[in-house]
Amino acid sequence: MAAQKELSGAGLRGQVAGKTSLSTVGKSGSGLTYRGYDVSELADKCIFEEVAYLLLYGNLPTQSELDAYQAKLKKMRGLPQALKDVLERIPADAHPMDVLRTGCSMLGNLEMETDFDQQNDKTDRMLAVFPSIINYWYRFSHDNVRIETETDDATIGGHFLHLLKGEKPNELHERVMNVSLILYAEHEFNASTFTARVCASTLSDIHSCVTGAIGSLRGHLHGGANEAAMDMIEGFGSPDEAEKEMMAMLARKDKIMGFGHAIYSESDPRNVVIKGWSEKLAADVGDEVLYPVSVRCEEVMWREKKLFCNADFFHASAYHFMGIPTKLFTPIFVCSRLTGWAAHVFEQRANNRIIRPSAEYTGEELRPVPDIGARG
Ligand SMILES: CC(=O)SCCNC(=O)CCNC(=O)[C@H](O)C(C)(C)COP(=O)(O)OP(=O)(O)OC[C@H]1O[C@@H](n2cnc3c(N)ncnc32)[C@H](O)[C@@H]1OP(=O)(O)O
Ligand SMILES: O=C([O-])CC(=O)C(=O)O
Repeated sequence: MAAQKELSGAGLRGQVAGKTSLSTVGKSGSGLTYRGYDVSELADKCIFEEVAYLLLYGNLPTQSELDAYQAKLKKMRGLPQALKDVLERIPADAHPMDVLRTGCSMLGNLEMETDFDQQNDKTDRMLAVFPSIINYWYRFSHDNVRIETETDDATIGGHFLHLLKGEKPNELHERVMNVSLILYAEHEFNASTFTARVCASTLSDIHSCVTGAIGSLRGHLHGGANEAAMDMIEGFGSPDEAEKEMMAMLARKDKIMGFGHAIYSESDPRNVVIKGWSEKLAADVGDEVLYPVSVRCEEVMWREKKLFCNADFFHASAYHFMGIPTKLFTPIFVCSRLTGWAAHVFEQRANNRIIRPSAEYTGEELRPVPDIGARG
């Protein structure tokens, strides 16, 4: 049985801030479940669209429901011209998370949610079009091409890689994308999901909830850790060098990206899954540095600090082996976590009270406002 992490203090740690039937995180036993299903089993047996359907519609789809869902999503991959125009104006050195944030917000202007009855269709549209948004901008600003975003790829993961590279991905890469999107899909009251729920609690529209959540996911302490981990490990030329540098970072009390977790105490159940795929990809590309370096980092952090890899750490090498540019790592997380965010928005709306906690005041006692000449 996994030990529960002691939860107290700052960062609202340990406060129950609401109810959810969507997932359990760090509960004794199975670690991470989506609507009662273990995430490792979902990653083993499903494609991402099945998990998206589970989160957004409440149950795993039958074969005919899945076929219909995939067909629906495929038809929604096209970008409106006004959105393409906006994407073409964003510079190549913009942060891709800012591009997605703007893309989502612009979509909300063009295809506004005017009634909560539309929430599933609006979410499906975002699910289908986010890979188009990020890759249209990336290919236009970096390669100077205007890509056609309406591919016939069966899965969102395949569609993403197809747009990025201009050719259909191989089976291994499409499978890893499915696994990755499943692992990242949902995680209870993490910072970005909580952002979405706070926004939803004001009865705002779904695009506003998701736009805010993208902003929260961007930070290095949350989703941005996969990119930060990549920047770190690619600087290490060998496992021994990695060990030496990690020891120096620990001595300086640096935060090491891709390690530790606010809720899990012993391990992140997503790590073993993505690590296994990273190892397969390393063998596939003949890597003899990055994967062994990553393993040594894991060993050092556990030995020295009892800190374990979270979901982000081995995602870095896995994505890298598939030829994905580092700056697109966190946007892929968005393409997945959108399902969790939206499912939480639906749940909040179904039983809403505006989220408005209290603060402990630590400022000045009541005092008079001095005249302007008497200040300073
Ligand atoms: C998908 C995701 O979003 S997973 C999270 C991705 N984020 C990262 O990988 C960033 C690196 N990790 C961290 O910053 C943290 O572990 C977080 C943000 C994930 C969790 O933060 P917290 O819940 O505040 O951490 P926690 O209370 O477990 O920290 C305990 C101690 O370990 C240290 N610690 C935790 N993580 C790390 C780390 N990655 N590197 C070095 N030290 C760490 C803390 O500084 C703290 O030390 P202290 O007691 O001397 O102050
Ligand atoms: O739960 C958290 O705090 C962060 C995390 O792992 C996630 O959002 O996937």
